[in-house]
Amino acid sequence: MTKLSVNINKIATLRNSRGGNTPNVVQTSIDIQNFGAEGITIHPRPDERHIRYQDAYDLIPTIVTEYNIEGNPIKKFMDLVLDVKPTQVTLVPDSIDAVTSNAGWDTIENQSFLQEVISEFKRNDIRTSIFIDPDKKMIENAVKTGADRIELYTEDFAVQYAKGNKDAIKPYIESAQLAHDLGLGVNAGHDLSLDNIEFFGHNIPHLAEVSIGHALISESLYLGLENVINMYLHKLQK
Ligand SMILES: CC(=O)[C@@H](O)[C@H](O)COP(=O)(O)O
Ligand SMILES: NCC(=O)COP(=O)(O)O
Repeated sequence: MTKLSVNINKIATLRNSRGGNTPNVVQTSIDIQNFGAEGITIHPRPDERHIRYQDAYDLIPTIVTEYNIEGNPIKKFMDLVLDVKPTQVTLVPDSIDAVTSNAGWDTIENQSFLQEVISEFKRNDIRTSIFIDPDKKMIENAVKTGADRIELYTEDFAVQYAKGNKDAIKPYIESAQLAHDLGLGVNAGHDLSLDNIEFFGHNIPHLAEVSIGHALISESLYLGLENVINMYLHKLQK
């Protein structure tokens, strides 16, 4: 069974847009797990535009499932993760000003750097995953970094699938199988949604976990709107 880890960055985006504490990130994390999600993902960025470093600490006592922290392993991020000790750290090669993640690691060029940071996390009993494109060479070299898992970067699949190109799943199937054969666990994420998750999940072998945020929170707004509008109308009835 593939685990669903919900990325709550967008809850923090909404909170930060007004100051204050609505919606409450900690309470949302508790509720998301009560509703059945099997993990909470956060991706703090250096500018703290959504999840703040303090949120990573505040969430610790609320997470009874799996805690996944994603980000570029700059010193500030490494110190945070080593202090919080989540279930899993997912390393993502984000540039400092990236709007969102837009590439996987080059596991050849960054091999010794990744080996170094991964061994530090593993010494601290934190499972490690690296964000990666569905590319045979990158996966073969991912093994040499010592990572426990890869996270397949699924944006290209999502874009192509939306255009009707179902063949776009092929490199992901091959990559997942290769990673498994080489002893790596397989996660996936980025732009997965209610539209594409069934097809993706049914086709990808050995898929341990998906992390989903942007679409899932957007869909929750849409699917909740009718209910909430009716609740307001009810309360306004004289
Ligand atoms: C690695 C990945 O694909 C997600 O973590 C994504 O980058 C979420 O980050 P944002 O919420 O900042 O877009
Ligand atoms: N690792 C991917 C993630 O956490 C969420 O990505 P998205 O669903 O916000 O694109």
